[in-house]
Amino acid sequence: MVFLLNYRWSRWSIVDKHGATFWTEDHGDSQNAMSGFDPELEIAPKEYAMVLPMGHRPDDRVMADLYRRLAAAVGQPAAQQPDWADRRLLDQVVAQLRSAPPIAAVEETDRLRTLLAEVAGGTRFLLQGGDCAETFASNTEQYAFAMADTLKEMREAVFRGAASPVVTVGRMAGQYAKPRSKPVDDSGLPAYRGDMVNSATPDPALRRPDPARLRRAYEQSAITIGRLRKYAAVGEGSEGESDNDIFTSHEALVLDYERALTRLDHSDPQRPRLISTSAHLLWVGERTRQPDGAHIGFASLIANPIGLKIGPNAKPADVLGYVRRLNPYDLPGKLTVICRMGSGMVRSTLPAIVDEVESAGRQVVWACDPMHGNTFVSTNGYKTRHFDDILDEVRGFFEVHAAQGSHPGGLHVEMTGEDVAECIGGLADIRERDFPHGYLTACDPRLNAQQATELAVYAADLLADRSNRSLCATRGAGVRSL
Ligand SMILES: O=C[C@H](O)[C@H](O)COP(=O)(O)O
Ligand SMILES: C=C(OP(=O)(O)O)C(=O)O
Repeated sequence: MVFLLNYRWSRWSIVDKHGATFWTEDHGDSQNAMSGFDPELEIAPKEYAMVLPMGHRPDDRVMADLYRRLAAAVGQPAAQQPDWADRRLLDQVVAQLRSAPPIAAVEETDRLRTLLAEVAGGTRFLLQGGDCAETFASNTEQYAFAMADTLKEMREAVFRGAASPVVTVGRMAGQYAKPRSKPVDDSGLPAYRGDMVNSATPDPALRRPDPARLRRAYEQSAITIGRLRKYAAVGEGSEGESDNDIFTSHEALVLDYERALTRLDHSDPQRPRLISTSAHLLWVGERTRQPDGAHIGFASLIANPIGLKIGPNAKPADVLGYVRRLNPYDLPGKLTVICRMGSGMVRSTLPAIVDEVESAGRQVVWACDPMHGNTFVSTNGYKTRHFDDILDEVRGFFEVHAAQGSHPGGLHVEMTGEDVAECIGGLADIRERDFPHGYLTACDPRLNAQQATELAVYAADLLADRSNRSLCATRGAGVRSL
């Protein structure tokens, strides 16, 4: 077996089974380097190029197995993929992304999993939030810092209100692709699928999926994570030096992009592993979690913390199946199950799911997404959500976990640091009449900065209440539900 490896972003190395290494200057044409090789030897296709530190000799069989499994996973049927018109350009862009520097550093990704393990263990709370769909146009430092400030206010609300440390994860630095319910919009144009794929502008040419946007999404994400690192470096918080850290996450939707940014991490030569460098945490959405589909297959192979969205139709046994598949070794912090049932369904659908997973002794982070099950169209034609429904779903989520004795681990919300009017209600009393001037989202309605903070205060009260009650319970009061 011969492996084709990518070294330092610009050179290929080819290592044969005897450990001989050949180099080429031109990473676009690996044939140059192969003249000294035994033609009988199998050459791993170029598309499996991975990053290896110089001098490390991988175990052939383990590497080959990882490559094979990655290819097999993404080769499964994949829902919600763009129909790229220009395949040649796609190949070019993907080749560039394969040798691009990581957006999320492996050490940061591992650190996030450690923090999420504390969430799974009940000693930390997860706040995951950001845009429904990031856009290239709104990607300014001011915008990123406003989001970071709001996430920080939420974090401090939880810390103050419930004395709970928080791990903060932005839907940021990569949330550029959207699954859609219908392939066409109301005007008959191909649906907008996020800036990574096409343009929100209602123009047939601009709605055509354009592979060059993959590269732009990568570049914009790299810029955003730089801003988040800058924010963390200058900000001060109440919980210690890492207070302002914001990890990144997005839906692992467009597999051409995700696969290209997946690398082999061989820092522990005994345990090489595939890891996504597109974000610290990737989640699989409600529309793409087909058990035999490419997204679940891909997510089951990478070492990153994974999120899994589940809606009201998810069956308890199926959820346990996902848990086993996505976290086979039951590593705490590896899997976050993000429940988006809707306020009317959370109390009836979630208990059996939580029971199934907890009874099996599996460790997951339970998070509540109170947005996606509560969407409706306002009388003046905007997709919206009512803040009262959002609060009610969060309350229902806490009630279910109180009854089950499990930890309500966190919140996952679509939000912005701006003063928009997209969701109805809250203390500012946003109404439908505010939409014509305040509705700015590229896709789904977000909480504005004030609503997001109100929600965090509300959740902190529920968390504090729960902690007080469980304290009573351990003292013999026996209180288990809210
Ligand atoms: O944010 C999530 C989805 O992309 C969104 O809810 C789908 O919206 P649609 O039903 O308008 O396609
Ligand atoms: C599409 C999303 O959610 P879901 O998969 O839960 O519908 C989302 O969070 O952007």
